[in-house]
Amino acid sequence: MVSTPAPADPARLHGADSEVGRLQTVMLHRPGLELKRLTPRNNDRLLFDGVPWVSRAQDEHDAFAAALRERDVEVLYLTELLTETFAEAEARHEAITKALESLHLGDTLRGYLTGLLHDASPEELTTYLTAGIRNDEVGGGFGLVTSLLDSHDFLIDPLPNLLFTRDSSVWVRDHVAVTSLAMPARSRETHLTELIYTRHPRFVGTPQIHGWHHEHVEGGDVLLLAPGVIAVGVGERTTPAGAERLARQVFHAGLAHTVLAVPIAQERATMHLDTVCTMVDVDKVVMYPNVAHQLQAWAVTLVGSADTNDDTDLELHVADAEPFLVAAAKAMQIDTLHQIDTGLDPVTAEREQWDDGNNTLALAPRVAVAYERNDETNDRLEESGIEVVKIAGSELGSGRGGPRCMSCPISRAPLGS
Ligand SMILES: NC(=[NH2+])NCCC[C@H](N)C(=O)O
Repeated sequence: MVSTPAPADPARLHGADSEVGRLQTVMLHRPGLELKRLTPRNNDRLLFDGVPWVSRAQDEHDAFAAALRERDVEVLYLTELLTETFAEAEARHEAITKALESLHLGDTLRGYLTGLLHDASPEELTTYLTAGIRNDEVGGGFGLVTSLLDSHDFLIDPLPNLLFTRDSSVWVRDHVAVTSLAMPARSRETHLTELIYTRHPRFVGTPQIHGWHHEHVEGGDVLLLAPGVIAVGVGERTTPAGAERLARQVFHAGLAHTVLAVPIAQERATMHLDTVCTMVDVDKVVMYPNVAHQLQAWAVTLVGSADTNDDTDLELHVADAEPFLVAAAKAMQIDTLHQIDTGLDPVTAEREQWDDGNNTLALAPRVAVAYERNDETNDRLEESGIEVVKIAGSELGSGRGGPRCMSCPISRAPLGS
């Protein structure tokens, strides 16, 4: 049964102006059938470092959601929002057209799949679009393409990285930025988040910035350091041009006064800024010690007025690079942005960074969710006065993401005005 979407509630305010204001509403994705698509042949392409035990991953994820609910966080599930969005015929049509645009289908198969998806219920459509469809699963559309493709080839790719809801959208104050994902295995995710934010009754009318048609920016690279100050990692995923576009868009919409572009190594282990640095208090970050002293930042600010027709008309000022913590403190107008010194030896630090020890999700200032396995990082956080809410992640972690990656904060109590 499709639950009838709640009517739009104009009084319900969404948005976040920091990483640490009390978390009120979050979007998660409970891992499902799409993870069962991972095999040793496709896991690299689909950006997983192994083949997870799906039912255990679901248990771990349910415990994560329960830990959030226990602290009064409203948990929304991406697939439920999507199914509710599909109550509307136009939304279904848009999603189906986009999913079948791929040039590897051919007209015969595309025609068949169009019919199949249009006949599907909203729940089934959600499953098709998230878990994908394999060549051996279709009972029609036979022709040259189905005959020549391997039976295991996907006609619609599964989206196992939906688990990492952080990356496909980011709230900046009351606006939502639909991002533009860099890896082909993930690009379709943002079609779904865009649809939710555009058409789900809960979000209709939410002002949007960026979008999948823009230069690459991934949510894991975006840190709301303080109201008006945004750090953007630039590396394997977010491009320099993506950081510039985001700066233009947030300045144009009056959402920030400074964007710090922070180069990070273009490697799998540090694919996003939040794999090496997350905030645990209004003036404290936990940072991977092996890079902490090397991170630099270029502060981007607006010259003149934001009152132009288009963000492309804005003039930007780019300051000389400075150490990240120095540039951040200046922009945040605080004396010091403290780095919690995990003081780990480089090997332990490298192991715990790989297992997302630095990827914490703040529930409020000084309260953060972390994977339990990173004993030493967690001990240091606790010694520094941070309450660590520990969750299991042996299976969830095989996609290389921790509590921050697995959550998209939709509402946090504001820190600024
Ligand atoms: N915000 C994050 N660090 N997300 C982690 C994403 C992991 C995912 N497997 C990818 O490679 O894209």
